[in-house]
Amino acid sequence: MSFEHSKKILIALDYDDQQIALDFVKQLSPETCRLKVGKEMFTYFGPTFVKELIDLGFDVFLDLKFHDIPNTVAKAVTAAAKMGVWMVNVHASGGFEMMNKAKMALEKFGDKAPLLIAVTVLTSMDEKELERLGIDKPAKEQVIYLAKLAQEAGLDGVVCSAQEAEVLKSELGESFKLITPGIRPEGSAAGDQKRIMTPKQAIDAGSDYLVIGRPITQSENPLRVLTDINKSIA
Ligand SMILES: O=C(O)c1cc(=O)[nH]c(=O)n1[C@@H]1O[C@H](COP(=O)(O)O)[C@@H](O)[C@H]1O
Repeated sequence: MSFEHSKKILIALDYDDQQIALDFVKQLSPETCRLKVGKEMFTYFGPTFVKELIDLGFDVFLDLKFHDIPNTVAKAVTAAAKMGVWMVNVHASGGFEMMNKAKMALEKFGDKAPLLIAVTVLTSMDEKELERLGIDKPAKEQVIYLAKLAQEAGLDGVVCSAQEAEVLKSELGESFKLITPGIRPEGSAAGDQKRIMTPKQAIDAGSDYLVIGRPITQSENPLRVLTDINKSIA
């Protein structure tokens, strides 16, 4: 049986308790999902926690969304590569030079370099929120604009919502990876996410990887939810 569809799920480990996170992770298999460590867990538990997950055999997406001057970001992604993560991200709005310098800094790691991904427009944002930032265009247009910039800068893909996946696949090509949070199985609470889709809709639209947190981690039976999601996209 192929597990390739399962490895499309990146579980967002957003916990404030390392032991609870590890107890959950130990019920999982690196064959059936990948893991994402973001700002909360990294700030509490740091590289030691990330390395522990890697030692358990998991591919880890280090989601720290770097956004700083080019030199600082290049050094930060270098540190991520040394940690051995599978994927790391930066904000596309940090600019072309920042993204390009970060990509170049990873070249020395050869085939061990993590995938470098740019966040376009956060999935928690809608047009109203963009307008408040002074961006007077539909979210989809802004996502396409930033994704093209990320591709030009040599990045491996972008974080976007699944609502933009179809147009990005057709404009930027099959190999440019689309990582989509804002995934909500039918009937689950949207919370702070605005541009959402179900797991199946997201895969059908062309998402390469689905980032899913609370619908799994805050459910009464996380393993059951994960299995159901995997079945729905198999
Ligand atoms: O880069 C990300 O992973 C990310 C980008 C984005 O635009 N939206 C977004 O929700 N995320 C992350 O994806 C996860 C989504 O979690 P849930 O909303 O709980 O499924 C969180 O850990 C977010 O930090």
